[in-house]
Amino acid sequence: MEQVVNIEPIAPLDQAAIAQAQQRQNQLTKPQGALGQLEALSIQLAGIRQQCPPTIQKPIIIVAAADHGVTESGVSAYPSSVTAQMVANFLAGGAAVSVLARHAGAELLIVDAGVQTAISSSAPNFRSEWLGAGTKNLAIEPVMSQAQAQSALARGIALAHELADAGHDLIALGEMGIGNTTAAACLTAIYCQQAAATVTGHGTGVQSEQYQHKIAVVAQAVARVGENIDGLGPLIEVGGFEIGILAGIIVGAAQRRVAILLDGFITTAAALVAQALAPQAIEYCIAAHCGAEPGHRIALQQLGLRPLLQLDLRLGEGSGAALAIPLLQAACKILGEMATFASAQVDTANS
Ligand SMILES: O=C(O)c1ccc[n+]([C@@H]2O[C@H](COP(=O)([O-])O)[C@@H](O)[C@H]2O)c1
Ligand SMILES: Cc1cc2nc[nH]c2cc1C
Repeated sequence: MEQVVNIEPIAPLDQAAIAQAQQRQNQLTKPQGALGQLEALSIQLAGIRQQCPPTIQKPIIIVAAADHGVTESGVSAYPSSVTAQMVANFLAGGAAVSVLARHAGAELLIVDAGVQTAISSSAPNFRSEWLGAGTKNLAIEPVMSQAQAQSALARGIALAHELADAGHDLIALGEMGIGNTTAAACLTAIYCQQAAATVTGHGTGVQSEQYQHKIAVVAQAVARVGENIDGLGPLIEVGGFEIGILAGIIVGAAQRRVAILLDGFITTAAALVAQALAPQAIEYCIAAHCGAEPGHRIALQQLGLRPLLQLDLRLGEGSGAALAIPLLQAACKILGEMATFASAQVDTANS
């Protein structure tokens, strides 16, 4: 597959800021390493933002929504009409992520990447990046054209650049799309070379025979894709419009040194797509949590990311990412505000 989207280079994390953050962590009034993952997180954020101590002052959560043709194969516990209905709920402020975004003090932007009937809204936090009336059925055929996949990626990159230019220092990712755990399972099976049964979960709640059927659909799609795993191949074959836009946002944010906070299984699958296109983008990613879908843990391993939270979430929407925003801010504040052994006159470790 010819590589079509022009991907600007991504700089490595800033080593000077990382060294400074590491050194400061070691001087803070605590036994070395005692703040666990928060220490590594603050150091990563320093490297991302080229700043020691780093700050997260203008976080934004993006929820990309789209429909999936595979729902006609009976792989979800809910009808695809719920995708558009939940977008209305996000815009009205009543969804879980709406509450959690307010709790975290984060902006919330809802993006229509390809809901069956295009969303029409003049809400300031709504944005249409509509790529089509849902994807085709991945059980049968490639779900989108190459042009749609390129457009998804390019729109995501452009959106991330725009948000970086507007001063956002953290982009948290969320999604909404009935059927998208099937797409995410296919992508995870492909990129992580795992059996369908290993990476396919219950999604919104499919059980017993319907769950076995979902596994068979994933296995069939992965077999159909075969070796077409370069570049945009997997996205074209099984991806979703929202997954393509999310992959683009990851690449675009990394290009602008904006931290990326992944949410659940689907946003993590989008990171697998981004990794295949621009591996360095993953250095800019933080995994908010590891949820209940079995493929989520496997995709995180492939990305080399250690999740911050383990709450058995399986909602999506960016809910887990929203919950982790205050943790990121806490990690930054610890680095910036804690006293050092010298400043607080506390004795250091016995040598
Ligand atoms: O983020 C997750 O890990 C996650 C796990 C299970 C379900 N979801 C959400 O549920 C929807 C997809 O589930 P399904 O069963 O329709 O494939 C979609 O809107 C996701 O946001 C999300
Ligand atoms: C109600 C509902 C809310 C959701 N939020 C994300 N995925 C969802 C799926 C359903 C079914």
